[in-house]
Amino acid sequence: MTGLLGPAEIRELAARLGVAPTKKLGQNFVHDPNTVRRIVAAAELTPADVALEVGPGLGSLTLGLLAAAGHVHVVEIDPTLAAALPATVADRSPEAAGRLTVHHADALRITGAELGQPAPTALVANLPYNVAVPVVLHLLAELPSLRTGLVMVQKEVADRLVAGPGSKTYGIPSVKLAWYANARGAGKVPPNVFWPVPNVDSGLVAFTRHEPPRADVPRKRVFAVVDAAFAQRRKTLRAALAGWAGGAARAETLLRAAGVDPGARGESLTVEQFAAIAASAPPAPDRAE
Ligand SMILES: C[S@@+](CC[C@H](N)C(=O)[O-])C[C@H]1O[C@@H](n2cnc3c(N)ncnc32)[C@H](O)[C@@H]1O
Repeated sequence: MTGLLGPAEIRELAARLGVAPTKKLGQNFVHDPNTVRRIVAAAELTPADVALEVGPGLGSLTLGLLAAAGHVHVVEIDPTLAAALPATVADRSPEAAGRLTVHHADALRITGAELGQPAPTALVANLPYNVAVPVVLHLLAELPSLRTGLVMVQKEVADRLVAGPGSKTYGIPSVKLAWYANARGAGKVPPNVFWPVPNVDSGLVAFTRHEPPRADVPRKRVFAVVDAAFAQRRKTLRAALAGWAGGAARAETLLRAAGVDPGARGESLTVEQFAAIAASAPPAPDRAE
């Protein structure tokens, strides 16, 4: 993997472009080639893969991805960074320039049609931390072609994404990601690999898509149950789902029909159990779908 950007190159590139990293856009750039190699290795890409990178920034990870995947799509919201990337790649990895597609867009809104062909198979990204979870969930919903992922997020968020039922960190992100994929932690990353240095540790999360646990219940209906159950985390499901079900008695009936203890809490339920609860209730116009 040649042409990767080190600390001097990152600063020089930023200075030349007049880029002052902003917190608002989660701009912490990786200036450590070993971390880029580690992320690319953990992503297990082959030349048959089409990588999707959200937030390429100055291009640190993009250059590593181009060395491993057949094609790379990047989605960058910052117009200066999006405009500068093709020249960086042409300069440092000229043979890869034709395998890169740059989209100046918001990853929270981009559609599969906008990304176009070739369809992405692997999400590999050092995500903007303030929108990391919604970006992952949006892309999994929007892009059925996405089979695998390796994302760097705030360590605390990584722990939540991979948590299982019964764990203190298990919550909405854990259940929703489990709807789409099997996720596992893939290691911790220290703050000093970034410029500017963030005040949190980072973590890597790897995931592999699976079939949804239930084909007969719409995802949105399951996610509405999950949101309601965790909105009042300390309450029993009977109480927490009262608003969703149209009363505590009705919630109790639906929970029993789903084979779930009404006295349990959301934090102990698997994604399959949330789906069973959603399946026990017919869609109602007054219920958020
Ligand atoms: C943590 S930096 C990662 C930069 C680069 N990949 C690296 O590792 O050095 C996050 C990047 O995401 C971009 N970004 C922030 N919000 C975004 C959004 N909603 N859609 C697309 N890109 C976004 C930022 O401008 C920034 O370039």
